[in-house]
Amino acid sequence: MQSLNVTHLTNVNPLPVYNEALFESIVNDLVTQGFSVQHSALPSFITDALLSCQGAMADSEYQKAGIGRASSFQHVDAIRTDDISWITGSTVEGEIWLSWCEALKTYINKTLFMGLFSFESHFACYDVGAYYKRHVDAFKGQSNRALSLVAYLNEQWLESDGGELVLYTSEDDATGFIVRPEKGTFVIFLSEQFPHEVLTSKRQRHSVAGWFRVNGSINGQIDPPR
Ligand SMILES: O=C(O)CCC(=O)C(=O)O
Ligand SMILES: [Fe+2]
Repeated sequence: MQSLNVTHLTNVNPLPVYNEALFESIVNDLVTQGFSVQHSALPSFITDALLSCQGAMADSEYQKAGIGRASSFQHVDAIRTDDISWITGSTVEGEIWLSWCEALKTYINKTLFMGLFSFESHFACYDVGAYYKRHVDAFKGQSNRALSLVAYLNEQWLESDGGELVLYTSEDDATGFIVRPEKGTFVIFLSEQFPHEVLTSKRQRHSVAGWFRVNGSINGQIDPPR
């Protein structure tokens, strides 16, 4: 089979090459359970693009992650201790990722009428000992984040490496679904409905987290962060 030449994929939005069966499976899961865990399912050209982008990044391109948006932003080590770097699409690889997410957004809007308007995402690095305590990505009526997406980039992640995502199905759920952050695995869930946490990582852990947002334009300010 001819290999995919990434140069052909630049400046193409939405990306024409995507696996509709995968999008369909995500949508079916969202309809039936509000979340989708896809093991080893991220198309390899996306995983490779993200890995090459992440591998080329200097430590200085990461910043300490915080909680809250805009004026309420703060660093709280008791809650999360990962480092992040926002993906702007300024590299070919970043653009490939954003194009794939744009195609997924279009598919979800076409099938579920969610009115997703924009997408934002960042690389995250959890150093040894890092975690992100139980939280929701959006509080009802206070955020325009509608759908969360997390994709993992770690080869051969062992149970002893810790760092699992635990996705709880409700406020009362204390057990949750455990997801190992293995390369190619990704998770999508309704941002307001699923509390989740990242257990303490015992190995450096790389991922990309992203959010599909509905249009929160207000007072002539186009879709401000909230
Ligand atoms: O990396 C993960 O598994 C989840 C990260 C997360 O919950 C977040 O960044 O909001
Ligand atoms: Fe989260």
